[in-house]
Amino acid sequence: MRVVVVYESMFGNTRQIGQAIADGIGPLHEVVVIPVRDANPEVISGADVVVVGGPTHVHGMSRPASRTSAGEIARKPPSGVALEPGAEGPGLREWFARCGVIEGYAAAFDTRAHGPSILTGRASKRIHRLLRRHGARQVCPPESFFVTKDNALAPGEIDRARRWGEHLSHVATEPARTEFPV
Ligand SMILES: Cc1cc2nc3c(=O)[nH]c(=O)nc-3n(C[C@H](O)[C@H](O)[C@H](O)COP(=O)(O)O)c2cc1C
Repeated sequence: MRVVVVYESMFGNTRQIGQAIADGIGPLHEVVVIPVRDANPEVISGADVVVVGGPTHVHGMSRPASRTSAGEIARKPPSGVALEPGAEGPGLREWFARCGVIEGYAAAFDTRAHGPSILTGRASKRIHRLLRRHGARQVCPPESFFVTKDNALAPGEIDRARRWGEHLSHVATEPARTEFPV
């Protein structure tokens, strides 16, 4: 099975979660982890599963203005966070606008503050819908991974992401898959 994990990340947390998911999917499969800025349409072409994740900004997916705000936060000392390469460039919204049909299966994840999603919002809900709109069939419901108020990963989230990756690798290889409306 060929799996492509596409992530957007300002401060590195979503990148780390994407990598942990890939580790969980495991060595029996071919897994590529790629930042959204490098994820041209050829990268996902022919993938059996595309896993897409990004940070929750202003209750949903990032926008240019929210990425600018994140850049300002990072540059204001002592921020404690460093910007990922290309962080302020195009994000997942812009990627979806040019990625065309996604032929294989897909799963969505996000990072966000801990708490009920009715209060925090969650980018994965929208990512999930966009994946479906682009033709992908979902292998499981969208998942959130949590950061602290200082924008660090909450304890245990790397392990949880690895286990979610393991789960993905099992459900994606099962013959019967279901739709997961959100
Ligand atoms: C401009 C901005 C807006 C944010 N808005 C939300 C929000 O509405 N809900 C939430 O749970 N987290 C919010 N956050 C926290 C982000 O979800 C958190 O920074 C992100 O998950 C970290 O991932 P990253 O390191 O990959 O960028 C916001 C962060 C920034 C910078």
